[in-house]
Amino acid sequence: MNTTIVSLKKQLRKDMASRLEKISTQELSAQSDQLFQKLQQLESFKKSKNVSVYISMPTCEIMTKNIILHLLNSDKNCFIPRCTKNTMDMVRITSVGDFESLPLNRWSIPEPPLDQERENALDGAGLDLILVPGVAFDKNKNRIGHGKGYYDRYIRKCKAWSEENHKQAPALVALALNEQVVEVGKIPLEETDQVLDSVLTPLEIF
Ligand SMILES: Nc1nc2c(c(=O)[nH]1)N(C=O)[C@@H](CNc1ccc(C(=O)N[C@@H](CCC(=O)O)C(=O)O)cc1)CN2
Ligand SMILES: Nc1ncnc2c1ncn2[C@@H]1O[C@H](COP(=O)(O)OP(=O)(O)OP(=O)(O)O)[C@@H](O)[C@H]1O
Repeated sequence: MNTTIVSLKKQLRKDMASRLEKISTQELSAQSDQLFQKLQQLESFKKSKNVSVYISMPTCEIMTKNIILHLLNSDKNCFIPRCTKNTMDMVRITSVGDFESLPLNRWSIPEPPLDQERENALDGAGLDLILVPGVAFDKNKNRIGHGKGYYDRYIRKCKAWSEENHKQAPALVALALNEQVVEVGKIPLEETDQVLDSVLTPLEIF
């Protein structure tokens, strides 16, 4: 493991946390509404059937509640993360009641318990679109997350699955607050970091 990159990543997460904690709930909510409008105009969203979306943490991410409610009330299928210590899967939620009754995991994110029987996206038709969370993003579509490597590993798994099943790999669209976009070069990169297809912010798409 490259210790320099690891400590640079740690520092960037710290810098971002202090930048993001200054954003008010009202501002978070306004940016999330704007982004939801943009998302609905995106071709990869319009044509998607099986969509993976994260359930947002309260203070530092684009809020996804409206996206999730929209998916649950449409003919699209909604899949959310379920984590073990080192791996993540995307499992289906089927209704607003189901979504609202999910217990909180150790990061206080709603998540289905591991012993609950759930449709796993990769046991079925796969995913068309993954809405990716993160801490910071750049114009080259690089991403840094919270440091567990869950999305990097899951995206690799999806790419392998798609090849084996002769399907197109899911579109990788990150959802970012305006304040989460940093200059190219600021995000320390490792071999295992997966490049996104698109980054969606309330102000721009790149
Ligand atoms: N909303 C949301 N859900 C998600 C993710 C995410 O980034 N956002 N994940 C994406 O992988 C997975 C969970 N991964 C997580 C990994 C670490 C921490 C976390 O808070 N870790 C440290 C703080 C790290 C930091 O400074 O950023 C902690 O435990 O205190 C939270 C979620 C699946 N679900
Ligand atoms: N495909 C992989 N196989 C093995 N290790 C990996 C893989 N992808 C990432 N890792 C390792 O996981 C650790 C955390 O990765 P990284 O710092 O990129 O997480 P992150 O993208 O910020 O987190 P997350 O995806 O959970 O939001 C790193 O040590 C990285 O080398």
